[in-house]
Amino acid sequence: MIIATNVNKRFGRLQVLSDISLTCNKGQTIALIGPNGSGKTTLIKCLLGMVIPDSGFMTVNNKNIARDWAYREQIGYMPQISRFPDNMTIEQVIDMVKDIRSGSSRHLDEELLQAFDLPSLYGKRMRTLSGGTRQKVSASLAFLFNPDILILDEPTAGLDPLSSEILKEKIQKEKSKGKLTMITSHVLSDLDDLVSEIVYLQEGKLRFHSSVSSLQKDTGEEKLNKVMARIMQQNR
Ligand SMILES: Nc1ncnc2c1ncn2[C@@H]1O[C@H](COP(=O)(O)OP(=O)(O)OP(=O)(O)O)[C@@H](O)[C@H]1O
Repeated sequence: MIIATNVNKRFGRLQVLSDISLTCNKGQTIALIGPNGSGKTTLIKCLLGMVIPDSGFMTVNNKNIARDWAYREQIGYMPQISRFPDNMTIEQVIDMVKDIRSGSSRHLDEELLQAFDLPSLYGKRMRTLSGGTRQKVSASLAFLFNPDILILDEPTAGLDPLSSEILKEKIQKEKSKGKLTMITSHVLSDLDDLVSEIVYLQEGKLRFHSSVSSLQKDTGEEKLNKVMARIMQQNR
């Protein structure tokens, strides 16, 4: 579904992605993890066409994304920090995005909007919202067009425990429909019971891509933070 082949990216003298090759398939929920500055967001932005690799290429459903912008219709993206026009209300922002995507044949999925009870806040202006409410708007927009691929950059950051659970349940539900989800998070406990694969980046290099079950077996640990701690110790 998503294949990256020998992707390289440099910002000035800094090599941010080094020869990344990766295959992500339908029905997988993949955690993209690694230390701050390891290149996770840059890799996501390459996939979205927001950053152009210096070399290498990426395909989505067998099409090279460098030559086909239409593929982006298949992706729902929740950025790490979302920016909305300050003076617009939640309802205006949602209507605006619906308008922009009005040519799309995809049916609208308003389940998350409803689960977060956003319609009761529709009249509020974006600049007046709390950080968590902005995250809820951003998450609801990512799922709104029923995309085949979800890319969620730190989705639970700033969400209260109940909202975080609502979002996780939604991710699970979409996974069971065969969607591909990529999630970055530094809070590994948020990823327990959610992700099936781990992609670990360090200093722009892909250190490993493994299933959670094989990592659990190799380390003898159940919880992801313990699994990762073991791996870090072994590689010191
Ligand atoms: N547009 C840019 N121009 C210059 N340097 C950049 C740019 N975008 C990212 N970088 C640098 O690339 C490196 C990787 O950044 P990136 O945001 O991909 O890391 P990350 O793994 O997502 O980090 P975090 O966990 O902190 O979110 C960092 O050193 C960052 O400063």
